Amino acid sequence: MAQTHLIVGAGNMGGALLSSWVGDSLVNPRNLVILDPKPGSEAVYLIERGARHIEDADDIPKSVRVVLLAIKPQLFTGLSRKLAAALPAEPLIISIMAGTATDTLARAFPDAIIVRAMPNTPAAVGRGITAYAAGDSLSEEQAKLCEALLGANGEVIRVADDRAIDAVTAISGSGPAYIFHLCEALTDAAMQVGFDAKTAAQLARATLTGSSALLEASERSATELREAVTSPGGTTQAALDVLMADGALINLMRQTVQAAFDRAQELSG
Ligand SMILES: NC(=O)C1=CN([C@@H]2O[C@H](COP(=O)(O)OP(=O)(O)OC[C@H]3O[C@@H](n4cnc5c(N)ncnc54)[C@H](OP(=O)(O)O)[C@@H]3O)[C@@H](O)[C@H]2O)C=CC1
Ligand SMILES: O=C(O)[C@@H]1CCC=N1
Repeated sequence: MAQTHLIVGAGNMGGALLSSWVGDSLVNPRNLVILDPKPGSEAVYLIERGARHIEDADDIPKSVRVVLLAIKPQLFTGLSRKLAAALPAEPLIISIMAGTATDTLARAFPDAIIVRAMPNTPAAVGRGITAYAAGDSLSEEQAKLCEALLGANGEVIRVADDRAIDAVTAISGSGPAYIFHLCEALTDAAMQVGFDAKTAAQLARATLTGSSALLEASERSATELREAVTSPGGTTQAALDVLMADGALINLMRQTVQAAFDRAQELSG
């Protein structure tokens, strides 16, 4: 069977994407080539089920049509020339590398159709959101293929351009880390009011996951759900008077997202 899909870098994100492709029967493991000297556990599972594992770009088969670039951006320059020489003509290249501009990718792969995409780690449990951007050369059929591959583990949206991808990176790409840090902060605060570490972590985690589930299940907005917790003159109001004083959290989140966006643009060069 022809090995048509190549993944370069099968770590956290690449592994999650691969698993969903196979899980959704979009790609048979026998059609997969995994280029990674030390692939992660999801990729190892697929290699055991027929995916081909290679450690060197020279071994890329000529049957490859779709390439997912999921290595760290810092590795790309060193690897790109070898990849370009090994890839067959006119591949469809989907890059999830943060801050690696379409222009950079197009210079490295002049005859390729380039798609930039930004997933996030909830993809690992089928709850990701991925944005992608591509130029006019992406055909309707190729766009459908991208949406199937990138939507296999959650929602998918198309955005206008590279700038929008950098902005998505700062919101949903890096965003899970902001939410996990909120969980760490709530755990810390629970310990401060007297709980042991285990109970504090359980209370914080259940609050985060329960609130997320409610947000998802409810038709009410986040604002309405917040208001439903808040009794006039009660405990929540006392807490929000701190969190919302002079837009405290809103300002901090704006600065947070701006820092991620600036870094994405800086990486783009
Ligand atoms: N993590 C996230 O939340 C998100 C990440 N991204 C992007 O995804 C990309 C990958 O990130 P992530 O999955 O977190 O990183 P990981 O480090 O988990 O995965 C990268 C993989 O590439 C492997 N690798 C290293 N050198 C090579 C090489 N020469 N050839 C092939 N593979 C190689 C690594 O192996 P080893 O471990 O041995 O170095 C690793 O398995 C990044 O560009 C990042 O910007 C995008 C959205 C979200
Ligand atoms: O931190 C990073 O650069 C990558 C991109 C989005 C999430 N992780």
